[in-house]
Amino acid sequence: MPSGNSRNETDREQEYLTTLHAEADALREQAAARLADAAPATAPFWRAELDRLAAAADGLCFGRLDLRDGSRRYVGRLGLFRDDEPLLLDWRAPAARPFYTATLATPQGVRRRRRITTRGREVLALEDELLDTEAGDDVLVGGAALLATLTARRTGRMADIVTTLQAEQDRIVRDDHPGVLVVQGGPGTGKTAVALHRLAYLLYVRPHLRTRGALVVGPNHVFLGYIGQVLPGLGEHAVVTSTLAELGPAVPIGRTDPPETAVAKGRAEMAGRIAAAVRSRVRAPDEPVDLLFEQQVLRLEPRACRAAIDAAAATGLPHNQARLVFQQRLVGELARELADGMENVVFDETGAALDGGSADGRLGEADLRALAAAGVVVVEPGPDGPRRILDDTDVARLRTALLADAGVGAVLDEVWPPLTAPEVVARVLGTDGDTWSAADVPLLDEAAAVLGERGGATFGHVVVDEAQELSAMAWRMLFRRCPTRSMTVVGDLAQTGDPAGGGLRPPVSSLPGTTDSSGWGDILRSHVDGRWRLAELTVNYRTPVEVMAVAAPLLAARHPGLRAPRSVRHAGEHPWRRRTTVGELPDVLAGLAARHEDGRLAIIAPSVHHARISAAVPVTVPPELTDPVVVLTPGQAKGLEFDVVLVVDPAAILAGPLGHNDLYVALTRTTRQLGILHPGPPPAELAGVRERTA
Ligand SMILES: Nc1ncnc2c1ncn2[C@@H]1O[C@H](COP(=O)(O)OP(=O)(O)OP(=O)(O)O)[C@@H](O)[C@H]1O
Repeated sequence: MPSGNSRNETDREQEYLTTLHAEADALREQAAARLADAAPATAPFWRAELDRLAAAADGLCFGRLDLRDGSRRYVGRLGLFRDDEPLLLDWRAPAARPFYTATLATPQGVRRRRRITTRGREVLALEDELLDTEAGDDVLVGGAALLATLTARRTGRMADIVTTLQAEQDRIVRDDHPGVLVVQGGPGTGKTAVALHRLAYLLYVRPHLRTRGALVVGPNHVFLGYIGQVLPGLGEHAVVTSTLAELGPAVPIGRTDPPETAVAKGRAEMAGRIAAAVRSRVRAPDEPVDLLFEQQVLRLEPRACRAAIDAAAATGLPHNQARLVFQQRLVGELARELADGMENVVFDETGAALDGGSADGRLGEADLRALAAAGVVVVEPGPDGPRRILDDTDVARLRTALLADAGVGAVLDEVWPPLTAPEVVARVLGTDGDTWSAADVPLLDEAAAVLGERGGATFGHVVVDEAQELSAMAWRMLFRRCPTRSMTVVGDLAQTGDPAGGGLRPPVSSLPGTTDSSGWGDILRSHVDGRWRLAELTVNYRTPVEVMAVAAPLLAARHPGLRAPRSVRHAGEHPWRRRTTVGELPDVLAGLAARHEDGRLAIIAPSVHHARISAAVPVTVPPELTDPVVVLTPGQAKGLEFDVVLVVDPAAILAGPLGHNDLYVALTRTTRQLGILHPGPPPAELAGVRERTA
């Protein structure tokens, strides 16, 4: 039903929308025809174009701006033109910006903002906001589209928010900061949504990013699946998504570290230890070493060895590449020694070399006397020294032969061994290197970088979600994937669940020129120095007022410097708690899950309860978010949201290494209803929640 507008208005918008779709259809047909005839090199372009047009088919146009000068702009998911006249503006175009940012106080030339709700090719509703106080009789409607989105049932997949992006979010989306932009904000403030829209925006305004590549890093596959539709929905199909572990060297992860081990492995000092471990494997011998090469003995002097090591180290190349420099240098030295030895050999008058039989083939005094006695005429060296018997090509061949010689190679490898990342890390950790943990991946990546092993792909822009979970070593790995240091980093230090992550650091105040009391400066300084900026989001679009009233005190207790985000709406329902025994828990949950019929329900419980809960409540493992019911740990629930959340055994959650943060995360996952089931008495933090007995 059209709201607040006459039937005629809706008909007019319907007509316009039909025109836009006809235009988009024509483009689609054109692209399909070009694809059919395309050479292999251009086919991907036309395929991408078809994907872009398909993504815009639903919600093609969602807004209109009427300007004070009498002109009109339509805003939608892509730009459409006829004879160079814009029919529809891409939401990312500068001219579309007032759709998100114009207000009564700063109307930016806008008289009316109209939101157009559509389904497929049909106009369903119009919602007008007048930003011109002198304008007369139209109806002022604000926020209905936003509220409708926020209260809609969850689907298990995040959707884009392009039609209802708010001004504080739009500022971040269009922020052109070239370095690292950190988006800090409490739960539900739209950090993830905003970061993804910013990436879509950057791909639009900096097309070269498409060739350099864009990457979104998330904590796990469930999360990546949850956000996976957003960018394709915005017409961006070429963005890579990955967990952190997948960015590093491919090793099977077969072990979980205890928290204190993970913390130790995540510290920046590990980089120094890895570099030192590699350096310590390069060692000149203390004594000369004799090498047997083609029946000749060559002497490797410690001094020559040290000179070759210094020359190789001075190149600044990674270990395995610098090793080749070392070998070339030393073998060059040995080849010269061999050649010199040969130049000192004397010749008889027929030109034959005379071998004195000594180790280096030279003739001693006694040899010469014996030869003279035997009547052999020895040709003396000329004024230019001994006659050269080896030219440059021969010496080069000699070097190659020396390098290929197993015996010579073994001695050189003693001095500067070739190394692999796993052996370096195993040595640093004092393990056998048979199995690896997730915390080992950044260490392996670090070692691979020091050694010069081929690194993973690099990207022109990287979005890092749940960035508070990253250790210092993980950050180092990530920055290696982003040489331009152009990143959108989103997170909330109060939600840190990994003890190796950023949330444990005491917040520091601040770099000159920034207002960082957030703690992010501490995390980023060593990577980007001053090239980062903090942006904050303050409005909670997910969690209703009633639920934040329960969650906010947890934040205040642990993070007094952080303010809980302000919820935009009431749910009209109060959170409740219910006491059970551990034994009853699965049946109680099964009963609640069976009665649940509207939207998505998440049971968030510490992992110790999962087996028994999953036996009573049928769920998919690993969790499938589009299922009506899922069972998750607080860590797995991070970044996700559900219509109804049941938090199980909060005391056990609180007992974890960062238990307060985990409970805060668990409590803030709901868009509507929150229930808490506690075996035994409730933790003091939740004692004030209304108790339900059945
Ligand atoms: N402007 C908006 N219009 C419509 N929905 C919005 C808007 N901003 C945020 N939302 C919705 O609010 C919810 C929370 O957003 P999002 O997951 O991005 O928040 P977050 O800050 O990353 O949360 P958390 O820190 O808890 O992971 C999502 O459903 C998102 O679509």
